[in-house]
Amino acid sequence: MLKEQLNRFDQIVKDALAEDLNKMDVEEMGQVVSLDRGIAIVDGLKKVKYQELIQFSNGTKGMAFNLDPDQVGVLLLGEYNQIHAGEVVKRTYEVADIPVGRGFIGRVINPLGEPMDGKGMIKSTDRFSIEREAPPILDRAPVIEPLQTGIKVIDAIVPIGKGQRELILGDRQTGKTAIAIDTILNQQNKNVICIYCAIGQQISSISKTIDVLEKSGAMEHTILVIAQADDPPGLSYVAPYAATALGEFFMDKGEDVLIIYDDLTKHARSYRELSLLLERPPGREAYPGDIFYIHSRLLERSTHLKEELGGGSLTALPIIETQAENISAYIPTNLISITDGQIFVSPKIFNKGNIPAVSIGASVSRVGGKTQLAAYRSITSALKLTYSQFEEMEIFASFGTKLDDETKQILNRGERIRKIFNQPQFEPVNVIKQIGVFLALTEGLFDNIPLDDLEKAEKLVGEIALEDTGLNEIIYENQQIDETTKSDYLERIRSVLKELVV
Ligand SMILES: Nc1ncnc2c1ncn2[C@@H]1O[C@H](COP(=O)(O)OP(=O)(O)OP(=O)(O)O)[C@@H](O)[C@H]1O
Repeated sequence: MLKEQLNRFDQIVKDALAEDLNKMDVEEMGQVVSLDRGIAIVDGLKKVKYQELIQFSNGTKGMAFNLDPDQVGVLLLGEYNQIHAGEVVKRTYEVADIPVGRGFIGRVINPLGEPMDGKGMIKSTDRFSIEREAPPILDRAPVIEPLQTGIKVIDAIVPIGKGQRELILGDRQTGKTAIAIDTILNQQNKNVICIYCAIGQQISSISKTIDVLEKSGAMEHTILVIAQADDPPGLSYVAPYAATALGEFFMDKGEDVLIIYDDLTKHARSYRELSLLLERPPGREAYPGDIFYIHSRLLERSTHLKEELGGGSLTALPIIETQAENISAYIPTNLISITDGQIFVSPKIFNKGNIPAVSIGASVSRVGGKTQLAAYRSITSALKLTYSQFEEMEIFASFGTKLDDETKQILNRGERIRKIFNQPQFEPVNVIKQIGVFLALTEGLFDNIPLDDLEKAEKLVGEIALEDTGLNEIIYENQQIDETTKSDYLERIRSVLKELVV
């Protein structure tokens, strides 16, 4: 009897103590058990939540990432040289988030939203969790509005629409970043906010990009979110999610946003590094089993919202690097299956001097011609057909076969298309000029112009297209080009090109 009473008393005291401890938030303190590159294993944070921020004594923050029954694996999101085993850490009860606001436009920040450009504090209006749910299917509108890249071969053959996810993939140094930067340059005065998310890049290449954007004035509509190569892998891992949250702030306000992830190969590698450090089981190419999920949940957040929800859009251009053009490796196949198409840049084409080195046969837009202006759409099919016939016949012609007139004609036209697809870096071309030039090309007006004079002819035709009010009106109103406007326009070009024709 006495024993029973003592036990009950013991329990009451224990419960009261536990309640007091709860009130004192004792469980919010933990202790670092061990530290590895970018990961801290912490003991004692029993009630910590997934992705909650943890505060270390040197001010560095970490994100609870691996919730084991006894210990927590924390991703370090800052300087970790002064963190050591035994030190006490604190829960913050806040989930990892990023400050958002209009003040971020024109600024360079890290994935935590801290300025990196020395231009002072950034005024934020809200905070968005870095991981947000993708908009449900019923909130989405079809992708039908074009997002002009200003790169002729892309706008003509693989057009991109607002809200689309188009992968840019290719080997090293084949002009992948150049395509993304030119697309940003082409958004000037088009009310599209651009976010360039650099993941694991060397500071020298990031500073080159900043320089180009500043000199061209494109910084006025651009935000750079950067995680450098020597930053902890945790920062590289969160960078694209943070950049997307920033983009969603503008999309939710009904604005159009373009986001570039440069590149997701490095993102996957940093996730693999973290997972191996956390002793998660490795799968194919040593990537953890959920590698597909980290990219699909990121890219699902890009969309075109319904008119009732503001009609904003988030267009994503993720970049990945292939090795020896192997697009069937693990990460490329994953991303190809997640995105709405791909632009494949080939080193073989690059080395022949045909830059942008877009491989037309291996590039596709699964959204299709819906995203192209009606005037452009009517020209594209003829352009694509001639070009693919040309590529096939070029192989036969290289064997020295005797060619009939029709084949010669296709080869002649194809060479001109290829030449016009070439385009210098940092010089995006206005869509009216593009349509004007391709219309003349498909109508055979460039057929008798020597290849060396083609650049001059293209310039002349582009200027005429820009001045043609009839053509401009049709393009702005997204209509098909009618026969009268077309013949008037072509007549004007014929007379201008007369002196160049041989
Ligand atoms: N349209 C172009 N005209 C001329 N040069 C170009 C063009 N596009 C890219 N280049 C040049 O090709 C080189 C590689 O370009 P870029 O850095 O964009 O390639 P990348 O595939 O992103 O490289 P990395 O694999 O290092 O990320 C650069 O020197 C760039 O100046």
